[in-house]
Amino acid sequence: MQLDPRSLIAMAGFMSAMMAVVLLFMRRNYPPNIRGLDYWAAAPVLWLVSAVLFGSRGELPQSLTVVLANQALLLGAAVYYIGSRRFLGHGGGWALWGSVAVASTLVHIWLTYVTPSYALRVAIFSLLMTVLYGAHLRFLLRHGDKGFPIRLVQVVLALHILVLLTRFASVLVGRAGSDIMEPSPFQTAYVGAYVLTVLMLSIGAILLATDRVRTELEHLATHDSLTQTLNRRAVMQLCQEELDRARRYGHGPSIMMLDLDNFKAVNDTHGHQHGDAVLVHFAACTKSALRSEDRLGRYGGEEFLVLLPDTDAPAAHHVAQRIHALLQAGHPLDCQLSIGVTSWQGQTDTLDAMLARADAALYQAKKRGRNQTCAG
Ligand SMILES: Nc1nc2c(ncn2[C@@H]2O[C@H](COP(=O)(O)OP(=O)(O)OP(=O)(O)O)[C@@H](O)[C@H]2O)c(=O)[nH]1
Repeated sequence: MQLDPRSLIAMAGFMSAMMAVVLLFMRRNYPPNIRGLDYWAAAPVLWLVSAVLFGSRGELPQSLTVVLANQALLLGAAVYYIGSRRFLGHGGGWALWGSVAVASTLVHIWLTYVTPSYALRVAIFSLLMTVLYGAHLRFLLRHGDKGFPIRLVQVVLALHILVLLTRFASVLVGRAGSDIMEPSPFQTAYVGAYVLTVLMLSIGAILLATDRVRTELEHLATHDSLTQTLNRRAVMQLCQEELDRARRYGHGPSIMMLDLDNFKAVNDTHGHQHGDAVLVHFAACTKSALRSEDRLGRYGGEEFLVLLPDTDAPAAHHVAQRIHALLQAGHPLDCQLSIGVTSWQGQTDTLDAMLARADAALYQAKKRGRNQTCAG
């Protein structure tokens, strides 16, 4: 099969249309907090317009098939970049790329009607797209994570920058050709790379959004929505995994059960909303008293569980004292709490046994007058 530029441009149009449908569907159905999807969906729509206009060269006026076609392509890339910025929680981007698009339109009008030059048009357009993709790549390298979808988009952008620079170099050595529709191997390779880029950038956007939804669902399934601590199932699972590890390596964790004192009175006196705010404050304070590998989970109501991996009894007691102190710092939402703490007792110890000891120690702390820690 002979892949001439016109067939490849038709293919780019077809792929853009397919990708636009998928991304528009995602934009409609994904949670609105997945930002950037509307821009990512608009990009293939613009690329579709661009492909239709490029493909109509010879049948429609040059204002459409050259000037507008190139601008739609450039604008699609700019809109895609703004989508990435929104997705990663950044604003801006419009002023710069709006001016670039306007400048590029004027240059294209000039080089099409006033002093026609295909080579100069190719050179300027390649440079503008290089700058645009370069800014996008730099942004993703600075602000993106190391996950596969971000890496994919980065690689696609980097490869396309190479293609654009090669195209720019071809102008310098006088081998730009005289029209994009020339069935030369070079034009075919350029348009082919463009088709792949359109496809892979859209796939990148789909993977990024899907991965974000998966992460958010995972968070919802494992965290308490009020305090953003782990929920009971998640913290229990981590405790069990820690005990399995302890059996293998011989170093065990400590577990603390924390219960806010007289919390019913807090609710009854100041209202349920104030009670909620106290719980949120308590969770934030407690987290700040813990190391990054420690885990805080809501065991139920106003009762919480802390897992302290590889921690002996004196160290656990020290952490408990730090929590008591942090919650007596004079903040309006400060509260008092009782803590039952227990440490791993060796190979035969189980999670159920540890929880029972922590619970009994907590009961002791309540019985002895609250606002203190007891060990079990
Ligand atoms: N505001 C708020 N209150 C909650 C939440 N979950 C549980 N509670 C309240 O926590 C209170 C717990 O009361 P109790 O079990 O009697 O314990 P207490 O008043 O803290 O007394 P001691 O534990 O003996 O010190 C109840 O009034 C629950 O309604 C919540 O998510 N938000």
